[in-house]
Amino acid sequence: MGHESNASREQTGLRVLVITAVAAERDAVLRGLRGDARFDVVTGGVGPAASAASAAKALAAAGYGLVVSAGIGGGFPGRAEIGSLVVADAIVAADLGAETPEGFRSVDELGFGSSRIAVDASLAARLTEALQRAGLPAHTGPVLTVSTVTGTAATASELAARVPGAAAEAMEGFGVAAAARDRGLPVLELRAISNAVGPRDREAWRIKEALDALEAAGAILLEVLR
Ligand SMILES: O=C(O)c1cccc(C(=O)CC[C@H]2O[C@@H](n3cnc4c(=O)[nH]cnc43)[C@H](O)[C@@H]2O)c1
Repeated sequence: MGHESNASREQTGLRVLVITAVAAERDAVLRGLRGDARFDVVTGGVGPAASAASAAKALAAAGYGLVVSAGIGGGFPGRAEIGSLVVADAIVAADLGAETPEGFRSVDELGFGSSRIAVDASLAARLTEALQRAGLPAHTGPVLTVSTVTGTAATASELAARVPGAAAEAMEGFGVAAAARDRGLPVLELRAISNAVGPRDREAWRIKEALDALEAAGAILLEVLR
């Protein structure tokens, strides 16, 4: 787990923990945040389990007022285009459940818990508006957490039907959000869209464009939390 900290941090302001999956995402967010001492940006690994463990470890080590899951993600066609940003209005573990002869059943339907974690709605709305005011293409909607990257149009349609309004898909949000919920902390998820959710096409991925968008969004997050 990579960990950026600042010895001269002011202890009085809101401290924010940002968890990304990989170092390239962390570096993009850090560039946007311009070394602001209130933020710790940590790489927590790929997937919900790694990100939950990393977030829990970081939250146990220091006091934070807000947790943010940030990185690149897939955009649902018609909802979030490549290069745009998605601010989650809900974080949904979209494949947490059981396959049955009648179709997928979520943990909620099975009575084993909830596959949805609420974000800080007011902050998510403020961030979305600020991104849009800054001229960045920004959307809001549920961001799905999956353990397997979607690779077919059929799965993309199934997920979009399972979670109405689904805007983006990634692999860490629910893990980070579960760790934040455990501590009673508010959470946000921010995704910069590198690819469309659907048939696998590595040639169509635009990682650099997404990382640039993530950096720009980091600067706006800084403004919103000022
Ligand atoms: O080899 C592939 O086809 C492939 C396709 C998508 C993603 C990967 C990764 O190993 C990166 C996963 C990483 O990036 C986030 N991410 C970005 N786009 C998506 C997506 O469409 N669905 C799910 N996750 C995505 C994710 O949060 C991970 O951190 C390989």
